[in-house]
Amino acid sequence: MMNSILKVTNLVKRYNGGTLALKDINLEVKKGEFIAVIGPSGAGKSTLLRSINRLIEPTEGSIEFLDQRIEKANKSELRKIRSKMGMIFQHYNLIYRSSVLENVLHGRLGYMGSVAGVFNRYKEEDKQEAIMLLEKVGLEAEIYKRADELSGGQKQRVGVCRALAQNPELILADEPIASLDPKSSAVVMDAIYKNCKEQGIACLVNLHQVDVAKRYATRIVAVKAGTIVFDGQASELTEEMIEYLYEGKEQEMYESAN
Ligand SMILES: Nc1ncnc2c1ncn2[C@@H]1O[C@H](COP(=O)(O)OP(=O)(O)OP(=O)(O)O)[C@@H](O)[C@H]1O
Repeated sequence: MMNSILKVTNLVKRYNGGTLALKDINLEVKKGEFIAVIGPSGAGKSTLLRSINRLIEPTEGSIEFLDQRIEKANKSELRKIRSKMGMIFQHYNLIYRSSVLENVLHGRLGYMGSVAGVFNRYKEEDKQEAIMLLEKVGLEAEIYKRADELSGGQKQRVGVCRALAQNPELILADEPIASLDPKSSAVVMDAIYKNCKEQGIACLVNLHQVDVAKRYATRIVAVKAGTIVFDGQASELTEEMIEYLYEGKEQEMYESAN
């Protein structure tokens, strides 16, 4: 695993109803790589991302992360592993009655003892770090607001800061801009990209829009019907491949679906 932080081997996911969502996925991610995962609706992008941190239980295959086997981890091992893996969700998953700052500090929970965690006894340096992250994404005026007072784009910037507060090696972003207008989408993608690059964090980001994927990612992984059909440089992604990928679902390429 030279330089590699994540190695997914022969990953298969079969849902209880019988749907074979992932067929035989092999994927290696190097430190600091920014990878867009594209593909039509139902291709298996979310299933892939969520299998990596076991929000979804993989059916077969192995997932190595920083030399640990995720698929074999018990609860406490998994908690430790997840502390190094930030997640950004389409619907933000914030705690809406809590403040923006508290939401970001939740990213630190994986590093705290359970008693300190229950009573929200965050260290002063964690607070300063969280405030710095919020300032960096332009939310300095929102720090003490309740999360439900924010716009969608602002909520997602809080989601980005929460993931960064974890000090992760890898960020999994599952359609982070699918609910946002183009302007907010650009702000959120810039925030994810810039911080990942600066801190050497690898990122796997699911995106519907091919143009956005090409703009940010150097490496693109394209998924169709549970299989990786392309894995290469953005510049190598041909029009033919894009056409094949979205066959019959062409309208999805540009719209923010869902
Ligand atoms: N909880 C579930 N139970 C059963 N089948 C599921 C479940 N979640 C997803 N699937 C099925 O697995 C396949 C892959 O779904 P997945 O959500 O991973 O695709 P996706 O590429 O992320 O799609 P989208 O872009 O629409 O989010 C689809 O056929 C979907 O219907």
